[in-house]
Amino acid sequence: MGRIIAVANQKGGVGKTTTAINLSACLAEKGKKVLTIDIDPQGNTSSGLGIDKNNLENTIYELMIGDCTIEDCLLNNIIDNLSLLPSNVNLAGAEIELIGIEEKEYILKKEISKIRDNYDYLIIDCPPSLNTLTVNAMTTADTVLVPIQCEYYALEGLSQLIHTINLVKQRLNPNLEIEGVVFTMYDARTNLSLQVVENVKMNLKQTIYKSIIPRNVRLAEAPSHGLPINIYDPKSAGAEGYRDLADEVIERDTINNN
Ligand SMILES: Nc1ncnc2c1ncn2[C@@H]1O[C@H](COP(=O)(O)OP(=O)(O)OP(=O)(O)O)[C@@H](O)[C@H]1O
Ligand SMILES: [Mg+2]
Repeated sequence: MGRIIAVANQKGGVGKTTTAINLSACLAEKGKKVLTIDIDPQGNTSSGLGIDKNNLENTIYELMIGDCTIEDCLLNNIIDNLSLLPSNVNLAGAEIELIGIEEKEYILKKEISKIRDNYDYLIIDCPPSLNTLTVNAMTTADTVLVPIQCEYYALEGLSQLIHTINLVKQRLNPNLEIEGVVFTMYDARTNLSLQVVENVKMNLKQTIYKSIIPRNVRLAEAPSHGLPINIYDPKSAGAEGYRDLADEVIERDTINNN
């Protein structure tokens, strides 16, 4: 049964989408069957993977409001081993449309359970808020991976995120765990990045990934070419960072399963 990881942090611009795209692509490169799920109305994961998101007949929005089946909106093998459940701005309306719908927190979970066995990893990119969409992702997921940007306000809002994860665990998904924290946009030239890492390590009991994602301009460029970093610039520091992270995710799985 595929493992489902939600990439979440309600703080904007911390590297959720960059992590969802490139962790997915690096897992796929290592031969794992991956489904990337874009549950953010910004649709950045979809466009970052080269999808013309505004010309899709069916997206995760149509799926969630019951207008299409999961097969209708799945984009299979857009890259070797990597499939996508795309999103676009239509999803912004879902929050309102789902009001009053029974078990609205479980809509994604019910759909994903139909196809979960077809993949090794399912990676969900969450929007920068703690709304119904993020709750759907957390209800579906086994674990939450929290990207933390190496900047001064890194810890701000983190306790709220952990509180939300705990609430979902208590009320909706008793199996939910925090996968861990991954540092993004690390700049080895500044003391600040190092301080942030030390500070988070001191203040957070959660698992922290050894792989640290460097600040790397190639990571910022890749989405405009619709490519993940391991294809756009396979030898870049960013590609190395996400390959290491993929290795660590796989390694932890192996340990946990034994
Ligand atoms: N390691 C990195 N090095 C350089 N630029 C990066 C890196 N990670 C992300 N970026 C850039 O920083 C910006 C924010 O990253 P990203 O879109 O992944 O964050 P996000 O958390 O998904 O944002 P949002 O909250 O809006 O969904 C983007 O322009 C991205 O290209
Ligand atoms: Mg994003």
